[in-house]
Amino acid sequence: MNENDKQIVGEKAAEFVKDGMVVGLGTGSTVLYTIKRLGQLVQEGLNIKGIPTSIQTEKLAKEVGIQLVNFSKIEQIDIAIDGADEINPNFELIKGGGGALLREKIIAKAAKTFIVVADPTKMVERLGKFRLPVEVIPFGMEMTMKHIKAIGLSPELRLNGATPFITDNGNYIFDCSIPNHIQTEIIERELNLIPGVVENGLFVGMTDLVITLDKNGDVEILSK
Ligand SMILES: O=C[C@H](O)[C@H](O)[C@H](O)COP(=O)(O)O
Repeated sequence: MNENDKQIVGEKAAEFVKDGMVVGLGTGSTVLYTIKRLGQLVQEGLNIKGIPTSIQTEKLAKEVGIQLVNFSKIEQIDIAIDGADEINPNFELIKGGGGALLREKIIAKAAKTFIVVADPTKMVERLGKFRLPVEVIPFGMEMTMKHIKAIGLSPELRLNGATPFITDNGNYIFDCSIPNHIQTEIIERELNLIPGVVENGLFVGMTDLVITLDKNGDVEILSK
């Protein structure tokens, strides 16, 4: 993981944002560079409205001068840009390392174009080395954990020191190892059928473009 790589791919994504767009602003250390670059472009006259995927991103967007818009007041998001924890060759993602997966998924789904910015370490042949984050309601979480185990995953409650990590939505995260004999879309669907599961960090069939670096360190824009 190289900070410079993150900066290159993050800043590149800002070139896809055009005047007048409503922009979904992702969360994490890579898209941070997109947001900072967009802030510079706004100072130079770019007119955009942002919708943040987390409280952390909301704070950053305000700091760099991006105007935010209330999600309930807009019809559609033109473009959403976000990072990922893993990306496979089918453009399926694991997200949620920072715990922002729920709002990120709502915003990615609402976006006409969803762009992922990722340094090359995120590109994998098979998803699952990074454990899949699953957001769960605190009530009855022991029972929810049992149901998740029953579909073949191994969940562990994410901690923040000695207490559970709490998402922006007031929920907990289970980080789950996933068996590689079950297809991602089946895991995604089955998880979300369990009462108590709010959402999971598998993003299947959502990504339009991936901005990364090739072996020579040059920007590579991958599309399906
Ligand atoms: O909850 C966090 C998000 O899903 C991030 O997009 C993901 O964890 C990647 O973050 P980073 O760019 O810091 O690796």
